[in-house]
Amino acid sequence: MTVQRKILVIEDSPVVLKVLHHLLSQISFFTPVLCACYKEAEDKLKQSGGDYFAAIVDLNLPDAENGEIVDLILSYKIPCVVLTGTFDDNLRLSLLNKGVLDYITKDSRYSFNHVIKVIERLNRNQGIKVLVAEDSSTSRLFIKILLEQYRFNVIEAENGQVALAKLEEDPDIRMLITDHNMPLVNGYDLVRMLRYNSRFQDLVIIGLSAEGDNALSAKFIKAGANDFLKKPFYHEEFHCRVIHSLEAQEMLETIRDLANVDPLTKLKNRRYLFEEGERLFRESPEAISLAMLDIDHFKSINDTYGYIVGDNLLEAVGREILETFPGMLVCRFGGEEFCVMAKVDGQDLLDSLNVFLTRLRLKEFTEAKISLTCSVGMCCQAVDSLEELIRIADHNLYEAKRLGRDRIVSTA
Ligand SMILES: Nc1nc2c(ncn2[C@@H]2O[C@H](COP(=O)(O)OP(=O)(O)OP(=O)(O)O)[C@@H](O)[C@H]2O)c(=O)[nH]1
Repeated sequence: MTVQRKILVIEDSPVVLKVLHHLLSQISFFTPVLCACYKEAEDKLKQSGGDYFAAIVDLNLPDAENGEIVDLILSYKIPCVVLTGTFDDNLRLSLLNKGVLDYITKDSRYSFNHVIKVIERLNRNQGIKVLVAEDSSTSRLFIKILLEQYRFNVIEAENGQVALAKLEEDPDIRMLITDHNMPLVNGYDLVRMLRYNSRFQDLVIIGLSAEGDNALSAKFIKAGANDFLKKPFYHEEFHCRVIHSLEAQEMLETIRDLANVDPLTKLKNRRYLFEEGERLFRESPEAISLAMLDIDHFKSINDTYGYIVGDNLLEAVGREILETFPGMLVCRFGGEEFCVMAKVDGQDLLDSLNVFLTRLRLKEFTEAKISLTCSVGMCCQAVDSLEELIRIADHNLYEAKRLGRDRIVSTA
Protein backbone atom coordinates (compact mmCIF):
# COMPACT_ATOMS: atom_id res chain seq x y z
CA MET A 1 0.00 0.00 0.00
CA THR A 2 1.40 3.42 -0.93
CA VAL A 3 1.80 5.95 1.86
CA GLN A 4 -0.40 9.02 1.46
CA ARG A 5 1.43 12.33 1.60
CA LYS A 6 -0.48 15.43 2.70
CA ILE A 7 0.42 18.59 0.78
CA LEU A 8 -0.63 21.86 2.37
CA VAL A 9 -1.65 24.47 -0.23
CA ILE A 10 -2.11 28.05 1.02
CA GLU A 11 -3.46 30.40 -1.60
CA ASP A 12 -6.18 33.05 -1.60
CA SER A 13 -7.11 32.74 -5.28
CA PRO A 14 -9.87 30.11 -5.66
CA VAL A 15 -8.82 29.50 -9.28
CA VAL A 16 -5.20 28.74 -8.37
CA LEU A 17 -6.36 26.56 -5.48
CA LYS A 18 -8.58 24.64 -7.88
CA VAL A 19 -5.77 24.11 -10.40
CA LEU A 20 -3.31 22.91 -7.74
CA HIS A 21 -5.95 20.67 -6.19
CA HIS A 22 -6.60 19.13 -9.60
CA LEU A 23 -2.92 18.56 -10.41
CA LEU A 24 -2.05 17.13 -6.98
CA SER A 25 -5.10 14.84 -6.97
CA GLN A 26 -3.91 13.26 -10.20
CA ILE A 27 -0.99 11.76 -8.28
CA SER A 28 -2.45 8.92 -6.27
CA PHE A 29 -0.23 9.31 -3.20
CA PHE A 30 -0.72 13.08 -2.74
CA THR A 31 -3.60 14.40 -0.64
CA PRO A 32 -4.00 18.16 -1.06
CA VAL A 33 -5.15 20.11 1.99
CA LEU A 34 -6.36 23.57 0.94
CA CYS A 35 -6.26 26.82 2.93
CA ALA A 36 -7.32 30.30 1.76
CA CYS A 37 -5.51 32.33 4.43
CA TYR A 38 -2.77 32.37 7.08
CA LYS A 39 -5.14 31.72 10.00
CA GLU A 40 -6.62 28.63 8.38
CA ALA A 41 -3.14 27.25 7.70
CA GLU A 42 -2.05 28.00 11.28
CA ASP A 43 -5.07 26.11 12.66
CA LYS A 44 -4.49 23.13 10.38
CA LEU A 45 -0.82 22.97 11.34
CA LYS A 46 -1.67 23.10 15.05
CA GLN A 47 -4.28 20.37 14.69
CA SER A 48 -1.97 18.03 12.80
CA GLY A 49 1.27 18.83 14.65
CA GLY A 50 2.85 19.76 11.31
CA ASP A 51 2.33 16.37 9.77
CA TYR A 52 2.66 17.54 6.15
CA PHE A 53 4.99 16.27 3.47
CA ALA A 54 5.39 19.69 1.81
CA ALA A 55 3.68 23.05 1.43
CA ILE A 56 2.93 25.26 -1.56
CA VAL A 57 2.40 28.85 -0.47
CA ASP A 58 1.39 32.22 -1.84
CA LEU A 59 3.31 35.14 -0.32
CA ASN A 60 0.47 37.66 -0.24
CA LEU A 61 -2.42 36.36 1.81
CA PRO A 62 -5.34 38.54 2.94
CA ASP A 63 -4.35 38.21 6.63
CA ALA A 64 -0.55 38.06 6.10
CA GLU A 65 0.59 40.19 3.20
CA ASN A 66 4.34 40.06 3.63
CA GLY A 67 5.26 36.42 3.28
CA GLU A 68 4.76 35.58 6.98
CA ILE A 69 3.40 32.22 5.89
CA VAL A 70 6.90 31.11 4.86
CA ASP A 71 8.24 31.51 8.42
CA LEU A 72 5.25 29.62 9.77
CA ILE A 73 5.81 26.67 7.42
CA LEU A 74 9.57 26.62 8.00
CA SER A 75 9.04 26.70 11.80
CA TYR A 76 7.36 23.30 11.38
CA LYS A 77 10.33 22.12 9.26
CA ILE A 78 8.03 21.46 6.31
CA PRO A 79 9.63 21.76 2.84
CA CYS A 80 8.17 24.91 1.33
CA VAL A 81 7.68 25.97 -2.30
CA VAL A 82 6.67 29.58 -2.97
CA LEU A 83 4.27 30.24 -5.82
CA THR A 84 3.88 33.96 -6.33
CA GLY A 85 2.58 36.54 -8.76
CA THR A 86 5.50 38.92 -8.33
CA PHE A 87 9.06 38.42 -9.41
CA ASP A 88 11.52 40.13 -7.10
CA ASP A 89 15.15 39.05 -7.27
CA ASN A 90 16.08 40.22 -3.78
CA LEU A 91 13.03 38.67 -2.17
CA ARG A 92 13.67 35.46 -4.06
CA LEU A 93 17.24 35.33 -2.79
CA SER A 94 16.27 36.02 0.80
CA LEU A 95 13.60 33.30 0.70
CA LEU A 96 15.99 30.74 -0.77
CA ASN A 97 18.52 31.63 1.93
CA LYS A 98 15.86 31.04 4.58
CA GLY A 99 15.44 27.48 3.30
CA VAL A 100 12.58 27.76 0.80
CA LEU A 101 12.98 25.04 -1.82
CA ASP A 102 11.93 27.00 -4.84
CA TYR A 103 10.48 30.37 -5.79
CA ILE A 104 8.18 29.99 -8.77
CA THR A 105 6.33 32.85 -10.46
CA LYS A 106 2.79 32.33 -11.74
CA ASP A 107 3.65 33.59 -15.20
CA SER A 108 2.26 30.70 -17.23
CA ARG A 109 0.34 27.49 -16.85
CA TYR A 110 3.69 25.66 -16.84
CA SER A 111 4.41 27.24 -13.45
CA PHE A 112 1.85 24.94 -11.84
CA ASN A 113 3.38 21.88 -13.44
CA HIS A 114 6.78 23.05 -12.24
CA VAL A 115 5.50 23.19 -8.64
CA ILE A 116 4.13 19.66 -8.90
CA LYS A 117 7.44 18.46 -10.38
CA VAL A 118 9.33 19.87 -7.38
CA ILE A 119 6.97 18.09 -4.94
CA GLU A 120 7.18 14.83 -6.89
CA ARG A 121 10.96 15.05 -6.84
CA LEU A 122 10.87 15.43 -3.05
CA ASN A 123 8.82 12.28 -2.85
CA ARG A 124 11.35 10.35 -4.92
CA ASN A 125 14.28 11.77 -2.95
CA GLN A 126 12.92 10.25 0.27
CA GLY A 127 14.16 6.81 -0.70
CA ILE A 128 17.54 7.97 -2.00
CA LYS A 129 20.63 7.51 0.15
CA VAL A 130 23.38 10.08 -0.33
CA LEU A 131 26.83 9.73 1.18
CA VAL A 132 28.63 12.97 2.04
CA ALA A 133 32.41 12.52 2.30
CA GLU A 134 33.97 15.60 3.86
CA ASP A 135 36.54 15.94 6.65
CA SER A 136 35.30 19.29 7.97
CA SER A 137 32.37 18.58 10.26
CA THR A 138 30.98 22.10 9.67
CA SER A 139 30.96 21.71 5.89
CA ARG A 140 29.58 18.19 6.23
CA LEU A 141 26.71 19.42 8.36
CA PHE A 142 26.04 22.27 5.95
CA ILE A 143 25.78 19.90 2.97
CA LYS A 144 23.69 17.47 5.01
CA ILE A 145 21.20 20.24 5.83
CA LEU A 146 21.01 21.28 2.17
CA LEU A 147 20.31 17.69 1.11
CA GLU A 148 17.82 17.06 3.91
CA GLN A 149 15.84 20.12 2.83
CA TYR A 150 15.21 18.10 -0.31
CA ARG A 151 14.35 15.08 1.81
CA PHE A 152 17.38 13.00 0.81
CA ASN A 153 18.47 10.32 3.25
CA VAL A 154 22.00 11.45 4.21
CA ILE A 155 24.90 9.32 5.47
CA GLU A 156 28.26 10.85 6.43
CA ALA A 157 31.92 9.90 6.11
CA GLU A 158 34.83 11.91 7.54
CA ASN A 159 37.42 10.75 5.01
CA GLY A 160 37.82 8.88 1.74
CA GLN A 161 38.63 5.57 3.38
CA VAL A 162 35.49 5.58 5.54
CA ALA A 163 33.48 6.62 2.46
CA LEU A 164 34.83 3.63 0.54
CA ALA A 165 33.97 1.26 3.39
CA LYS A 166 30.42 2.65 3.68
CA LEU A 167 29.88 2.34 -0.06
CA GLU A 168 31.17 -1.25 -0.01
CA GLU A 169 28.81 -2.27 2.79
CA ASP A 170 25.68 -0.45 1.61
CA PRO A 171 24.71 -1.10 -2.02
CA ASP A 172 21.68 1.20 -1.65
CA ILE A 173 23.78 4.38 -1.64
CA ARG A 174 22.85 6.13 -4.90
CA MET A 175 24.93 9.27 -4.75
CA LEU A 176 28.26 10.43 -3.37
CA ILE A 177 29.09 14.07 -2.70
CA THR A 178 32.81 14.16 -2.06
CA ASP A 179 35.26 16.84 -1.08
CA HIS A 180 38.76 16.63 -2.57
CA ASN A 181 41.05 17.46 0.36
CA MET A 182 40.48 14.64 2.85
CA PRO A 183 42.88 12.53 4.90
CA LEU A 184 43.80 8.91 4.00
CA VAL A 185 42.14 8.86 0.57
CA ASN A 186 41.41 12.17 -1.21
CA GLY A 187 38.29 12.81 -3.28
CA TYR A 188 39.99 12.41 -6.66
CA ASP A 189 41.54 9.03 -5.74
CA LEU A 190 38.22 7.94 -4.27
CA VAL A 191 36.44 8.65 -7.58
CA ARG A 192 39.13 6.76 -9.52
CA MET A 193 38.91 3.72 -7.22
CA LEU A 194 35.13 3.66 -7.44
CA ARG A 195 34.98 3.93 -11.22
CA TYR A 196 37.48 1.07 -11.61
CA ASN A 197 34.95 -1.15 -9.87
CA SER A 198 31.98 -2.18 -12.05
CA ARG A 199 29.76 -2.23 -8.94
CA PHE A 200 29.92 1.55 -8.71
CA GLN A 201 29.27 2.43 -12.35
CA ASP A 202 25.78 3.74 -11.57
CA LEU A 203 26.75 5.71 -8.48
CA VAL A 204 26.18 9.43 -9.05
CA ILE A 205 29.32 11.30 -7.98
CA ILE A 206 29.66 15.03 -7.42
CA GLY A 207 33.09 16.39 -6.51
CA LEU A 208 33.62 19.47 -4.34
CA SER A 209 36.66 21.55 -3.63
CA ALA A 210 37.63 24.97 -2.36
CA GLU A 211 38.70 27.43 -5.01
CA GLY A 212 42.34 27.35 -6.01
CA ASP A 213 43.18 24.45 -8.25
CA ASN A 214 41.56 25.23 -11.58
CA ALA A 215 42.46 21.90 -13.15
CA LEU A 216 40.75 19.91 -10.42
CA SER A 217 37.22 19.99 -11.87
CA ALA A 218 38.45 18.53 -15.17
CA LYS A 219 40.47 15.89 -13.30
CA PHE A 220 37.42 14.85 -11.29
CA ILE A 221 35.18 14.63 -14.34
CA LYS A 222 37.80 12.73 -16.35
CA ALA A 223 38.11 10.27 -13.46
CA GLY A 224 34.36 9.62 -13.73
CA ALA A 225 32.58 12.18 -11.54
CA ASN A 226 29.23 13.28 -12.93
CA ASP A 227 29.78 16.88 -11.88
CA PHE A 228 31.98 19.18 -9.83
CA LEU A 229 31.34 22.28 -7.74
CA LYS A 230 33.72 24.83 -6.31
CA LYS A 231 33.20 25.94 -2.73
CA PRO A 232 31.71 28.24 -1.63
CA PHE A 233 28.74 27.47 -3.84
CA TYR A 234 25.34 28.98 -4.14
CA HIS A 235 22.63 26.71 -2.58
CA GLU A 236 20.41 26.81 -5.60
CA GLU A 237 23.23 25.79 -7.91
CA PHE A 238 24.10 22.90 -5.60
CA HIS A 239 20.51 21.66 -5.65
CA CYS A 240 20.19 22.08 -9.41
CA ARG A 241 23.37 20.12 -10.05
CA VAL A 242 22.43 17.34 -7.61
CA ILE A 243 18.99 16.94 -9.17
CA HIS A 244 20.33 17.27 -12.70
CA SER A 245 22.94 14.51 -12.22
CA LEU A 246 20.46 12.27 -10.46
CA GLU A 247 17.83 12.67 -13.17
CA ALA A 248 20.38 12.01 -15.91
CA GLN A 249 21.34 8.77 -14.14
CA GLU A 250 17.69 7.80 -13.64
CA MET A 251 17.05 8.39 -17.33
CA LEU A 252 20.02 6.17 -18.22
CA GLU A 253 18.67 3.41 -16.00
CA THR A 254 15.20 3.73 -17.57
CA ILE A 255 16.72 3.41 -21.03
CA ARG A 256 18.74 0.39 -19.89
CA ASP A 257 15.60 -1.22 -18.46
CA LEU A 258 13.71 -0.60 -21.67
CA ALA A 259 16.53 -2.24 -23.61
CA ASN A 260 16.80 -5.27 -21.29
CA VAL A 261 13.28 -6.03 -20.13
CA ASP A 262 10.49 -7.75 -22.01
CA PRO A 263 7.53 -5.35 -21.80
CA LEU A 264 4.89 -8.10 -21.57
CA THR A 265 6.24 -10.42 -18.89
CA LYS A 266 8.64 -7.91 -17.27
CA LEU A 267 11.28 -10.67 -17.33
CA LYS A 268 14.70 -9.88 -18.74
CA ASN A 269 14.84 -10.30 -22.51
CA ARG A 270 17.05 -12.24 -24.91
CA ARG A 271 19.41 -9.29 -25.34
CA TYR A 272 20.10 -9.28 -21.61
CA LEU A 273 20.62 -13.06 -21.60
CA PHE A 274 23.39 -12.78 -24.15
CA GLU A 275 25.02 -9.89 -22.31
CA GLU A 276 24.76 -11.07 -18.70
CA GLY A 277 24.86 -14.78 -19.65
CA GLU A 278 28.13 -14.24 -21.48
CA ARG A 279 29.61 -12.66 -18.35
CA LEU A 280 28.37 -15.55 -16.17
CA PHE A 281 29.70 -18.09 -18.65
CA ARG A 282 33.16 -16.50 -18.84
CA GLU A 283 33.35 -16.40 -15.05
CA SER A 284 32.91 -20.17 -14.67
CA PRO A 285 32.26 -21.97 -17.97
CA GLU A 286 32.34 -25.46 -16.42
CA ALA A 287 29.77 -24.69 -13.71
CA ILE A 288 26.87 -23.28 -15.74
CA SER A 289 23.53 -25.02 -16.27
CA LEU A 290 20.97 -23.75 -18.75
CA ALA A 291 17.41 -24.71 -19.66
CA MET A 292 15.08 -23.66 -22.46
CA LEU A 293 11.38 -23.88 -21.57
CA ASP A 294 8.62 -23.78 -24.17
CA ILE A 295 4.88 -23.75 -23.45
CA ASP A 296 3.13 -26.67 -25.18
CA HIS A 297 0.54 -26.11 -27.92
CA PHE A 298 0.45 -22.39 -27.29
CA LYS A 299 -0.82 -21.69 -30.79
CA SER A 300 -4.02 -23.59 -30.08
CA ILE A 301 -4.53 -21.53 -26.90
CA ASN A 302 -4.25 -18.34 -28.94
CA ASP A 303 -6.55 -19.78 -31.58
CA THR A 304 -9.16 -20.87 -29.00
CA TYR A 305 -9.12 -17.98 -26.52
CA GLY A 306 -7.58 -15.15 -28.50
CA TYR A 307 -4.33 -13.21 -28.24
CA ILE A 308 -5.23 -11.20 -25.15
CA VAL A 309 -5.72 -14.36 -23.12
CA GLY A 310 -2.50 -15.69 -24.66
CA ASP A 311 -0.70 -12.56 -23.45
CA ASN A 312 -2.18 -12.96 -19.94
CA LEU A 313 -0.94 -16.55 -19.84
CA LEU A 314 2.56 -15.52 -20.88
CA GLU A 315 2.59 -12.96 -18.05
CA ALA A 316 1.38 -15.58 -15.56
CA VAL A 317 4.00 -18.10 -16.68
CA GLY A 318 6.64 -15.38 -16.38
CA ARG A 319 5.62 -14.82 -12.74
CA GLU A 320 5.73 -18.58 -12.05
CA ILE A 321 9.23 -18.77 -13.51
CA LEU A 322 10.45 -15.83 -11.43
CA GLU A 323 9.08 -17.45 -8.27
CA THR A 324 10.42 -20.93 -8.98
CA PHE A 325 13.98 -19.96 -9.93
CA PRO A 326 14.99 -17.27 -7.43
CA GLY A 327 18.52 -15.93 -7.83
CA MET A 328 18.88 -17.42 -11.31
CA LEU A 329 19.09 -15.55 -14.60
CA VAL A 330 15.64 -15.98 -16.18
CA CYS A 331 14.47 -14.40 -19.39
CA ARG A 332 11.83 -14.51 -22.07
CA PHE A 333 13.83 -15.85 -24.98
CA GLY A 334 11.09 -15.02 -27.48
CA GLY A 335 7.46 -15.97 -28.19
CA GLU A 336 6.40 -18.68 -25.70
CA GLU A 337 9.98 -19.71 -24.99
CA PHE A 338 11.85 -18.90 -21.77
CA CYS A 339 15.40 -19.51 -20.60
CA VAL A 340 16.83 -20.19 -17.14
CA MET A 341 20.57 -20.00 -16.57
CA ALA A 342 22.54 -20.29 -13.37
CA LYS A 343 25.83 -21.16 -11.81
CA VAL A 344 24.37 -24.25 -10.13
CA ASP A 345 24.87 -27.99 -10.23
CA GLY A 346 22.87 -29.65 -13.05
CA GLN A 347 20.92 -31.76 -10.55
CA ASP A 348 19.84 -28.62 -8.64
CA LEU A 349 18.48 -27.01 -11.78
CA LEU A 350 16.78 -30.28 -12.74
CA ASP A 351 15.07 -30.39 -9.33
CA SER A 352 13.81 -26.82 -9.71
CA LEU A 353 12.59 -27.57 -13.23
CA ASN A 354 10.63 -30.57 -11.95
CA VAL A 355 9.06 -28.37 -9.26
CA PHE A 356 8.12 -25.87 -11.96
CA LEU A 357 6.51 -28.47 -14.25
CA THR A 358 4.54 -29.90 -11.31
CA ARG A 359 3.33 -26.42 -10.27
CA LEU A 360 2.24 -25.75 -13.83
CA ARG A 361 0.34 -29.04 -14.10
CA LEU A 362 -1.58 -28.28 -10.89
CA LYS A 363 -2.58 -24.72 -11.84
CA GLU A 364 -5.50 -23.38 -13.78
CA PHE A 365 -5.02 -20.01 -15.39
CA THR A 366 -7.48 -17.16 -16.03
CA GLU A 367 -11.25 -17.31 -15.54
CA ALA A 368 -11.43 -19.91 -18.32
CA LYS A 369 -9.40 -22.27 -16.06
CA ILE A 370 -6.83 -23.03 -18.74
CA SER A 371 -4.31 -25.78 -18.02
CA LEU A 372 -0.79 -25.48 -19.33
CA THR A 373 2.20 -27.75 -19.69
CA CYS A 374 5.71 -26.98 -20.73
CA SER A 375 8.58 -28.84 -22.40
CA VAL A 376 12.15 -28.30 -21.29
CA GLY A 377 15.56 -28.89 -22.84
CA MET A 378 18.47 -28.66 -20.47
CA CYS A 379 22.25 -28.63 -20.80
CA CYS A 380 24.82 -28.76 -18.01
CA GLN A 381 27.77 -30.19 -19.87
CA ALA A 382 31.10 -28.38 -20.27
CA VAL A 383 31.06 -26.53 -23.59
CA ASP A 384 33.11 -23.80 -25.26
CA SER A 385 30.55 -21.04 -25.51
CA LEU A 386 27.19 -19.76 -24.38
CA GLU A 387 25.86 -20.23 -27.91
CA GLU A 388 26.81 -23.92 -27.73
CA LEU A 389 25.06 -24.28 -24.36
CA ILE A 390 21.89 -22.75 -25.82
CA ARG A 391 22.15 -24.85 -28.99
CA ILE A 392 22.32 -28.12 -27.01
CA ALA A 393 19.48 -27.07 -24.65
CA ASP A 394 17.40 -26.11 -27.69
CA HIS A 395 18.11 -29.46 -29.33
CA ASN A 396 16.99 -31.21 -26.12
CA LEU A 397 13.85 -29.07 -26.06
CA TYR A 398 13.08 -30.28 -29.57
CA GLU A 399 13.54 -33.86 -28.30
CA ALA A 400 11.19 -33.20 -25.36
CA LYS A 401 8.53 -31.99 -27.80
CA ARG A 402 9.10 -35.00 -30.06
CA LEU A 403 8.80 -37.44 -27.18
CA GLY A 404 5.33 -36.13 -26.28
CA ARG A 405 5.87 -32.75 -24.45
CA ASP A 406 5.42 -31.93 -20.74
CA ARG A 407 8.85 -33.34 -19.87
CA ILE A 408 12.53 -32.51 -19.44
CA VAL A 409 15.31 -33.80 -21.67
CA SER A 410 18.79 -33.15 -20.37
CA THR A 411 22.38 -33.85 -21.31
CA ALA A 412 24.97 -33.80 -18.56
N1 LIG B 1 -0.55 -14.14 -27.31
C1 LIG B 1 0.71 -14.20 -27.72
N2 LIG B 1 1.10 -15.22 -28.51
C2 LIG B 1 2.38 -15.28 -28.91
C3 LIG B 1 3.32 -14.31 -28.52
N3 LIG B 1 4.53 -14.65 -29.07
C4 LIG B 1 4.33 -15.78 -29.77
N4 LIG B 1 3.04 -16.17 -29.69
C5 LIG B 1 2.38 -17.30 -30.31
O1 LIG B 1 2.88 -18.51 -29.82
C6 LIG B 1 2.54 -19.53 -30.79
C7 LIG B 1 3.68 -20.53 -30.91
O2 LIG B 1 3.25 -21.52 -31.78
P1 LIG B 1 4.14 -22.72 -32.25
O3 LIG B 1 5.56 -22.26 -32.45
O4 LIG B 1 3.45 -23.34 -33.43
O5 LIG B 1 4.20 -23.70 -31.05
P2 LIG B 1 3.08 -24.35 -30.12
O6 LIG B 1 1.71 -24.14 -30.64
O7 LIG B 1 3.33 -23.84 -28.74
O8 LIG B 1 3.41 -25.85 -30.22
P3 LIG B 1 4.64 -26.65 -29.60
O9 LIG B 1 5.68 -25.65 -29.22
O10 LIG B 1 5.09 -27.56 -30.67
O11 LIG B 1 4.09 -27.36 -28.41
C8 LIG B 1 2.23 -18.82 -32.10
O12 LIG B 1 0.84 -18.91 -32.35
C9 LIG B 1 2.62 -17.37 -31.81
O13 LIG B 1 1.81 -16.45 -32.50
C10 LIG B 1 2.88 -13.25 -27.70
O14 LIG B 1 3.65 -12.35 -27.30
N5 LIG B 1 1.58 -13.24 -27.32
